[in-house]
Amino acid sequence: MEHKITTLLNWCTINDIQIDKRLRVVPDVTGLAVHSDSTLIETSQTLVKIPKTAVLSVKSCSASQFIESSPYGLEAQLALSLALLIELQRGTSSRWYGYLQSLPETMVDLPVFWDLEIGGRTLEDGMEALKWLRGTEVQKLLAGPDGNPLIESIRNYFNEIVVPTTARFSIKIAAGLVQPTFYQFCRAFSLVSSRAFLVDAYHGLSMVPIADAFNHSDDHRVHLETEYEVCPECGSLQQCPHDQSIELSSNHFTPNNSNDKPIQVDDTYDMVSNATISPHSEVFNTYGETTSNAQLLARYGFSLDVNENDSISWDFDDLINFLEAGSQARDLSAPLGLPWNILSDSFDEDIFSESELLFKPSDAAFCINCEGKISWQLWLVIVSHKCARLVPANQVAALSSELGRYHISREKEDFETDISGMNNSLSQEIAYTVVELCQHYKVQLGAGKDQESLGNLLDEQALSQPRTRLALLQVITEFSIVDSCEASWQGGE
Ligand SMILES: C[S@@+](CC[C@H](N)C(=O)[O-])C[C@H]1O[C@@H](n2cnc3c(N)ncnc32)[C@H](O)[C@@H]1O
Repeated sequence: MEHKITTLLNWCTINDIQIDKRLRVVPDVTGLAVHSDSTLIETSQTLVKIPKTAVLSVKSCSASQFIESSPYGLEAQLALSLALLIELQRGTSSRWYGYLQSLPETMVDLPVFWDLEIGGRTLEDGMEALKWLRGTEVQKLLAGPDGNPLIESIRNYFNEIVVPTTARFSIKIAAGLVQPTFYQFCRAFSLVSSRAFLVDAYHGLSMVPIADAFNHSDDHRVHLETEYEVCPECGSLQQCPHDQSIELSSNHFTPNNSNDKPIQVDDTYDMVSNATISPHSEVFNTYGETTSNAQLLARYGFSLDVNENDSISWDFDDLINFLEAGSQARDLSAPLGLPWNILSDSFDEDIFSESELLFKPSDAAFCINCEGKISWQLWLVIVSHKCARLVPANQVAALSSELGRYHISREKEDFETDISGMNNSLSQEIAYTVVELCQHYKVQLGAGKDQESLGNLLDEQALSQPRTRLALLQVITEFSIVDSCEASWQGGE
């Protein structure tokens, strides 16, 4: 690894990547890591400067005219995997060779590949782990955006795009390029999944040398800074010939107030310290301030011991199906009486700001957070569904708001609250539905085992079963989230 790091650092010098002298790129169990030397590093220091010309993207790769780029999502990951694969296949002929030779040689161990007989890992462990992942948040992430298994989308892209594209590229540009195997494409995909960054409107998802050597922590000390709004046609940060055809966004170039000329801004991708970094410590980045263990496991192949971003989520249709299954539906076309966007827009969620049972999520709407609190949106769907069966559609929003205020007065143990009327019985029904939802979720988790048995199973797992351990840890986390939610709503209303 030492030799690989030296080759990488030499390549960085040639490509103008500036690494602060107080940082060390060192070997690590998963490949590389970044540590500080004997000096304390202050906050707001630019520690790594990567010119965008050093970034490997669909736009910058040697097969750019053969690959259709995509701005984000799975399509972008697949396209970048193909760009990376071609550069890997080119070996020393690739202009990124010095960087590529430092990447992990085997596939990053992602759950999407756990049932494939590739990579020399024990298939038995993978199959066992996938069994435990059934019903978990991780399993939801193993479906592509179209709902089909992610592995099928990867295989289809390999057969339909990768094979013909590499053949065309080989005929026209790089004669003798060996046709890649599916395993090689999966390795490229695993590298993209676990290392790529969204660089800007031109490069999109890209491999960013050195930025991808930092490991993740929720107590991270560096973050990335980039000028995203560049010309999507040519990547220029300054005025360019495309400006006439593309409406400029405010960030496209920064007008100089004094003489109206654009300010020259370095077009680099920077790693900047956001806190002081102690001497002789590992320097961590963040792979997202809100990234849960399920997302870390699905995308990067690891999870944290404790992760405050863990949550359980539902999509709207699944939630409605659950609610409808337990009711005599009057009108299946309007299960909430009113369209969801009208209901949620008219609801004042701030009334729950100090609630012990509800919270305001930053992303997924219908969810339970790691403290077992339910999102106000999840609560509102349940409430509106109940209300829609009791009052005409035009009264659903008002009754939902009334129940929100009633809920809060009960939480605050306001003695003037009527605890015998309709609001009270509705609140009890709502609490009961939340409890049922938790129980319903648990039925699909952990192959019918309870939390204690799962804990015992985890203790029995040998270190030779790393995937099963990761999967069991995920199941146990989800169990404890749902258990704590169930317990608080059982005694909550
Ligand atoms: C962007 S790379 C970071 C550099 C990495 N050590 C390497 O050179 O392969 C992301 C990979 O690093 C590993 N990783 C990052 N943070 C980690 C952490 N906190 N715990 C365990 N593995 C981690 C995982 O294998 C992940 O897929």
